[in-house]
Amino acid sequence: MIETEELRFRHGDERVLDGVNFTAKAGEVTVIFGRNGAGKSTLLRHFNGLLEPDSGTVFVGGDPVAYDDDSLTDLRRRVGLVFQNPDDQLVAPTVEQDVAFGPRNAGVDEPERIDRVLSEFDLDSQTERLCNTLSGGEKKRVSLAGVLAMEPEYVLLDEPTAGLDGTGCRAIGQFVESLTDAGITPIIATHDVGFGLTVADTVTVLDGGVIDYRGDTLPRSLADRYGLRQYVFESWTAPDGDLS
Ligand SMILES: Nc1ncnc2c1ncn2[C@@H]1O[C@H](COP(=O)(O)OP(=O)(O)OP(=O)(O)O)[C@@H](O)[C@H]1O
Repeated sequence: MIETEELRFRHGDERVLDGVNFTAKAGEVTVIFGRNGAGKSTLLRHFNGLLEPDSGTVFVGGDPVAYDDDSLTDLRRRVGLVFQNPDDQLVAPTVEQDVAFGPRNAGVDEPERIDRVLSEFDLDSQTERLCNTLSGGEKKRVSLAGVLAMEPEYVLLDEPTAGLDGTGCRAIGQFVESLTDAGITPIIATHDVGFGLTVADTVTVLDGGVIDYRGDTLPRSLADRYGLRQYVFESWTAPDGDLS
């Protein structure tokens, strides 16, 4: 379980999190919705210690997060964060080096683990590719593989469907399912109501610096009130039939 108690955090003068009480149960898919700038990424970054609260506490597996170097190294092995933009995540020149980077840094020498993860993400034939030559969707697969190579207990996904086509979005849905099947707990920040409600066991909404809503789904009236993207172009409907 990942929880926060009265979590408060400012970026400069801006109070972004203002007493967040959040819970993500182990084994469940928890989705965090919220409008642009609501603080979803800021909240996720507290779960693996990338940010330290101004006040309040983050608990992982029941224990309060500690911020000394050893504790943070251990925390980041247990809690993997997949950034919205893969370019913020990829650190090594080639695909294989990137996927192996985290485990090597953590002193894990298990080439078979890297081979297995590369194969799971269908990257076996791309191992020598330079990351900066990959498409956005391919970069996303490499960044997911790099996080999974750490064998985490929790995976935090920040806007995982951003920039992906329909096939890519469906693949992310399957990926989320595969995480729970493997006993890994996903926590997802997204604007994408269709995706979020499809994968969520628990839905939360971050608004006004607090968790303003929690439930097993999100009524449309609330999605609308929270300004979530699904309903912006509601008058548009796809034409039926063959237009060729
Ligand atoms: N490093 C930073 N320095 C200063 N302000 C920041 C920083 N990161 C985020 N902010 C500000 O904090 C607020 C919350 O940002 P955050 O990225 O957490 O929101 P979000 O809900 O993830 O937004 P989006 O949906 O647009 O990605 C925003 O007003 C943003 O401008």
